[in-house]
Amino acid sequence: MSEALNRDYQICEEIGRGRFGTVFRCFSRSTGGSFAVKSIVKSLVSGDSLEAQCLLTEPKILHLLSPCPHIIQLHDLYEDETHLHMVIDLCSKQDLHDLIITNGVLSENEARVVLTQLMKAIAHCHAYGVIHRDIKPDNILFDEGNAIKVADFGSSEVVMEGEMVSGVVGTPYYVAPEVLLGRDYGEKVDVWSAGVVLYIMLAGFPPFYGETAAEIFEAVLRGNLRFSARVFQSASTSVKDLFTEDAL
Ligand SMILES: Nc1ncnc2c1ncn2[C@@H]1O[C@H](COP(=O)(O)OP(=O)(O)OP(=O)(O)O)[C@@H](O)[C@H]1O
Repeated sequence: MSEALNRDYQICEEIGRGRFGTVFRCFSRSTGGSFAVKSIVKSLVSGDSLEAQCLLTEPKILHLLSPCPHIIQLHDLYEDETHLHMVIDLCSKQDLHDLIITNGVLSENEARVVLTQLMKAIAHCHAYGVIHRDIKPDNILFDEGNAIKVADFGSSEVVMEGEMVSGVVGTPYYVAPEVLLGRDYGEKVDVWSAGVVLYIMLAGFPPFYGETAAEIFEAVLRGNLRFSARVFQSASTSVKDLFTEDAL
């Protein structure tokens, strides 16, 4: 562990592991506040790979965004020879994906609370020219008060107002059709992904399904949205309208 990190924070138990590092609970020696520290092993990320770029992108973007109650905040960043340590908001171990797996689908009211907070987070990013590009339940964490915190800005891009970007980035179920078509695209791709998240919260399965990535992409491009009676019979007209162009 970095000396500076140990000077400023007391590192406690491990709370999770990702591909490139470990997340620990920690508390500030000066304020006593609790945080999470994500310690990334630099050697696990090869030189100029896409992953290395993602690692550098995340702290850069978090630094750029002003605090928002629904976006994970970077409080401190430390680097030593072997690790990059990001001190971030402490959340519960269970993300939205885990929550749906464990507890089943959300009620329309519960989904509305999550979606409202998610849209506030996305609007905040867009106001700073940040396109998240990987909005999905696994990247939606909860703080101790059960408010959501959008995490994982490794795939994000910063743009000037109205500027478009390119590149197939994201996760198959959630990716917008314009990304798959290889066109230039803008911030609206995050709104598409938020719509997919809403559908999954209510249905428990994705709106565009396939066994392979290629099949999922075909389903996304077809854009054939079904509201099975079993799942959506008690859904309000307004939530169904949110998914369809007719509501625009
Ligand atoms: N801010 C946080 N507060 C509490 N727990 C966290 C926090 N961030 C991550 N975790 C926990 O640590 C685990 C690893 O997180 P990390 O961000 O390193 O990897 P990941 O995004 O889950 O996976 P990968 O990087 O391999 O795709 C998560 O699954 C979660 O359980």
